Amino acid sequence: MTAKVLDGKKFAKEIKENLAKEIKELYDSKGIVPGLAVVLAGDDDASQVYVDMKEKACASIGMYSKSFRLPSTVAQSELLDIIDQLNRDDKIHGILIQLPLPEAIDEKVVSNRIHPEKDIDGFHPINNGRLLLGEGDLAPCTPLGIIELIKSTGIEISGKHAVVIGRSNIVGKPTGMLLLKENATVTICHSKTKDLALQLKEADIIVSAVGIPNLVRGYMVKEGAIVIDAGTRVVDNKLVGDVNYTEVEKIASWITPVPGGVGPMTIAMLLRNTFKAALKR
Ligand SMILES: NC(=O)C1=CN([C@@H]2O[C@H](COP(=O)(O)OP(=O)(O)OC[C@H]3O[C@@H](n4cnc5c(N)ncnc54)[C@H](OP(=O)(O)O)[C@@H]3O)[C@@H](O)[C@H]2O)C=CC1
Ligand SMILES: Nc1nc(=O)c2c([nH]1)NC[C@@H]1CN(c3ccc(C(=O)N[C@@H](CCC(=O)O)C(=O)O)cc3)C=[N+]21
Repeated sequence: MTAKVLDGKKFAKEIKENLAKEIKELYDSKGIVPGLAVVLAGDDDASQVYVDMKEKACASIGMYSKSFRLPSTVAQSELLDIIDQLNRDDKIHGILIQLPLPEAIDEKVVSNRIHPEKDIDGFHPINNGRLLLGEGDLAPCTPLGIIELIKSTGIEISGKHAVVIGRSNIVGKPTGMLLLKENATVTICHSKTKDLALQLKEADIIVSAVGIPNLVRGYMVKEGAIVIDAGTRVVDNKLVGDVNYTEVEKIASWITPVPGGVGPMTIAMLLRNTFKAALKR
C-alpha cells in the first residue's frame, strides 16, 4: 500500500478562501474587519520568516494586521505595555507573541498578559483550562490544524487509538486533549517513554511533534495508520519532519508531508481563531 498524501497546503488554501468570504460578509453586515497583531522580539531568522508569512496570509484574506518588530534587548516592561495597549485596541481581535522570546524575558508573564479573548494562540491558562474541560474554542493552532487534517481523511476518530509523541503545552498536550474530545483513546509519549516502538505499534493515528528527524520509522507503524508529522527541523538547509517518509508511506493509509503538511494548517487556524475572536465582538 502507498499512503495517500494529506496535502496541508491545498487544504489551508481552501480554508483561507472560505475565511475570505466570511470576512467580507462580516464587514458587509456589521462593518467589522478582523485584526491580528503580531509581536516579534529579537532577530531569529525563522521567526522573521513566520511573521512575514502571517502578515501576508492576513492581507490575502482581507484581514487587518499590525506587527511590532522589537530588538532582542527590548525590556519586558515595554513588551507588557504594548500588550496592554493591544488589549484595549478595538481594531485588534487577536494578539500573537512570536515564540521563542529573548532569554531575559519571562515567556509566561508576557503570554499571560494577553486578554484571554484575544489569545488566538490558545496559550493563556484560561484557554488551556477551557480546553481541558472540553469547553471554549480558542485552542492552539497547530493542534487544531492536526485535527482538521485527520478529519479530512473521512476516517472516524471516535474509538481509534491515537498516539501523540511530544507533550509540550503548544503542540503535544493540546493535541492529546483535542483527540480525547473527539473520543479517541489517547496515549501521550515523551522523552521518558520506555518503548516508543511498542506504543506506536498499537496506534491507528500517530501524531509526532518532537523535532527529531527519523524518530518514526516504518517498522514502528501499524499497517493502515494515519501518520501526522508536526515536527520540523532544518537539516542541510531543508525542512524535515520526525517521520521517515520513504519508509512510512509504504505502510500508512495517510501521511502528511514536511513541508506542506501541518505548517500551512497552523497559519490557517491562526486566521480562523482571529476571525472567531472578531465574531464574538
Ligand atoms: N508545523 C508547525 O506549525 C509547528 C511545528 N512545530 C515543531 O514541532 C516540534 C515540537 O515542538 P514543541 O512541542 O514546541 O517542542 P518541545 O521541544 O517543547 O517538545 C518536544 C517534545 O518531544 C519530546 N521528546 C524529545 N525527545 C523525544 C524522544 N526521543 N522520544 C519521544 N519524545 C521525545 C519531549 O519530551 P519531554 O517533555 O520529556 O522533554 C517534548 O515533550 C518541533 O520540531 C517544532 O519545530 C512546533 C510548532 C508549530
Ligand atoms: N506564538 C507563536 N505561535 C505560533 O504558532 C508559533 C510560534 N509562536 N513560534 C514558532 C512556531 C512555528 N510555527 C509555524 C508556522 C507555520 C509553519 C509553516 O507554514 N511551515 C511551512 C514551511 C515554511 C518553511 O519553508 O520554512 C510548511 O511546513 O510547509 C511552520 C511553523 C508557528 N509557531
